[in-house]
Amino acid sequence: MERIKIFSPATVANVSCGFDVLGFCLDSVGDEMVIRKTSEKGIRITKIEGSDLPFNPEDNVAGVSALALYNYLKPDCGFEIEIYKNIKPGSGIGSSSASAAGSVFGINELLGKPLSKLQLTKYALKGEALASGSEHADNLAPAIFGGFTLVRSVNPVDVLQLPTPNDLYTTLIHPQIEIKTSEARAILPNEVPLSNAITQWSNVGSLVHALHTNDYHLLSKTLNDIVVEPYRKQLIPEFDKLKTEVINAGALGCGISGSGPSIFALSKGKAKATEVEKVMQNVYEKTEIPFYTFVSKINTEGIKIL
Ligand SMILES: Nc1ncnc2c1ncn2[C@@H]1O[C@H](COP(=O)(O)OP(=O)(O)OP(=O)(O)O)[C@@H](O)[C@H]1O
Ligand SMILES: N[C@@H](CCO)C(=O)O
Repeated sequence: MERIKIFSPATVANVSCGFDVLGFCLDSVGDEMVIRKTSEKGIRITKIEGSDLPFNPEDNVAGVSALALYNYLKPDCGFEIEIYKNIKPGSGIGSSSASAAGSVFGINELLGKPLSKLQLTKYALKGEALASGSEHADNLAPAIFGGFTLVRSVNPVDVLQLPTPNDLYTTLIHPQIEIKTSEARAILPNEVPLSNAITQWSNVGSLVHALHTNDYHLLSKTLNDIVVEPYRKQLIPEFDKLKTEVINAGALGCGISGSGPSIFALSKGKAKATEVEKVMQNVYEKTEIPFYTFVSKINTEGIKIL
């Protein structure tokens, strides 16, 4: 194979209680990328549509992860990367991860798949670190593996794939303001009171159990974040109002998607997720802030070859 075209999905990181470890993959929004083998060695980004991102591979997360993989595999060819961005950078649904994961996935396919998904996550992390200033794989893992994932460790990289209940849908609202992950991380405290840590890890464990047992009632009790959300919600207009109304409308839970400003809700069934979308729209229509919303099934495949 000389050329590959892929869909690299948007993802929701943290899933409320699982800061830096939990994530899930969306199926209705994502970037497309085309990657070609070249006789000239090295990595080049030759086209970017939909965003004003840098072409220099060392300044673009797609290039940084591709270079990390390239320097490890030392193939006898080079690669050209085209990026068609549909996920706005800084929107909180894994824009940087889609690029970082997409480039390593595509190159690996063109080379006959020498590396496993776990190994690819390791090289994609190098790109993600450029965007956020830290190595966390909670957007990368669901983009690469699909479904719900838990990152047990980043050094060495270890990812667990969790089951996805059949009838689970997510609703997303993206208020069109930009929050850089690096800035949303800088406002977090370095220490967590023990009582909060206990509540948080009990929710993470219970959430994993709820996914394994298809227990929607338990899932709804676990979608809480008392460690990070209290700090970050101040950056997101109308967060408390929207969350209260979404929960009152019957969503299983609602929280900040990744580092925001997007807000996600999980619901049982598409009809409920669509009802929740209307509630989100009603809250934001009363503000001056432009926004868009969408409903998505959980994508259990991850990155797809087109
Ligand atoms: N290919 C790329 N795609 C997206 N962002 C990129 C890319 N290359 C470099 N960047 C930079 O990364 C930053 C965006 O990453 P950031 O992690 O802040 O947003 P995000 O990926 O949308 O958010 P989140 O990780 O919370 O879902 C911007 O500064 C952007 O310029
Ligand atoms: N876990 C990361 C996801 C955003 O990249 C954060 O919340 O900062």
